[in-house]
Amino acid sequence: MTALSASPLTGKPVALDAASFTLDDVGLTIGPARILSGITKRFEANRIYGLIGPNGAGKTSLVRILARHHEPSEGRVHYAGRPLGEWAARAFACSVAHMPQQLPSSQQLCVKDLVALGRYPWHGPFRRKSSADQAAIEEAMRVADVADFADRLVDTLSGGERQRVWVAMMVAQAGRFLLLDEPTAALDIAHQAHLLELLRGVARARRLGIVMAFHDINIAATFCDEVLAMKNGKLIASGTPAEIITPEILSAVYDIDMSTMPHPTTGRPIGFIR
Ligand SMILES: Nc1ncnc2c1ncn2[C@@H]1O[C@H](COP(=O)(O)OP(=O)(O)OP(=O)(O)O)[C@@H](O)[C@H]1O
Repeated sequence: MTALSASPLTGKPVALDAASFTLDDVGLTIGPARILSGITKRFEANRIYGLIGPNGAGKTSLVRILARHHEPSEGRVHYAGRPLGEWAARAFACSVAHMPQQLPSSQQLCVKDLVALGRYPWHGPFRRKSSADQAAIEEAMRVADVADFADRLVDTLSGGERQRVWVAMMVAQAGRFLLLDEPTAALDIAHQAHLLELLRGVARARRLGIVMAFHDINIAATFCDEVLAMKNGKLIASGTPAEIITPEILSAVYDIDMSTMPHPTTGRPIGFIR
């Protein structure tokens, strides 16, 4: 059975699983720099994808293309069947949420006000927040466990607390796809696990697609349904963690001898330097 939801803005029913990204031979050149080339890939709803690869591989650039912060120099990108460039900004923001690598300063906003910004694409500049908006904000703060500091200024929070507030904003946004660039970079190991469990729970409950960039291959292998290995702006391989976290692929991608073994409890592969 196909799950349906109301389309942002039109209100007409749309199939939730139709919210997928397709990239066809996508390239990105900025000035003299060839940053991405030949990327062909489909990102489906209800699936969690992890981008891995060394510094400069193109992970952030690919996430930024999906978030419409970069326009591809070549190839085509569609979201939910429409060319990315044809989406109205507000409709796109109702459907796709992006958390950048460097979280911008939240100026003088308190936590609940930043989370409330997630509802902005839904009510727009001319309508006040409805009770449904308010309920979504409160639910998002509860899910991301930030309600206890709802009145604190965001810029006074620790890096990890701030990341959770951004996740709450994305949850309040209630889109179909989440794009996150190194969401666990500022977190200790327990908070990494907590944040990724939180994202996985939200993704499964709402049938969301998630694309995340990671430096930690083992985190990617643990939390993602599919891992994409990038190098020099190209997609080298993609598949299940077991297919990608192999000595051959990791050694080729990171240019260093690597081994793998199954995790003693989950059985998922772990990669390490030999
Ligand atoms: N605006 C830009 N102008 C010129 N070069 C750029 C620009 N943005 C990115 N690059 C270059 O493109 C390459 C890919 O960068 P990108 O940030 O996408 O890689 P990454 O895999 O996310 O790296 P990291 O793991 O270090 O964050 C890098 O060599 C980077 O210097």
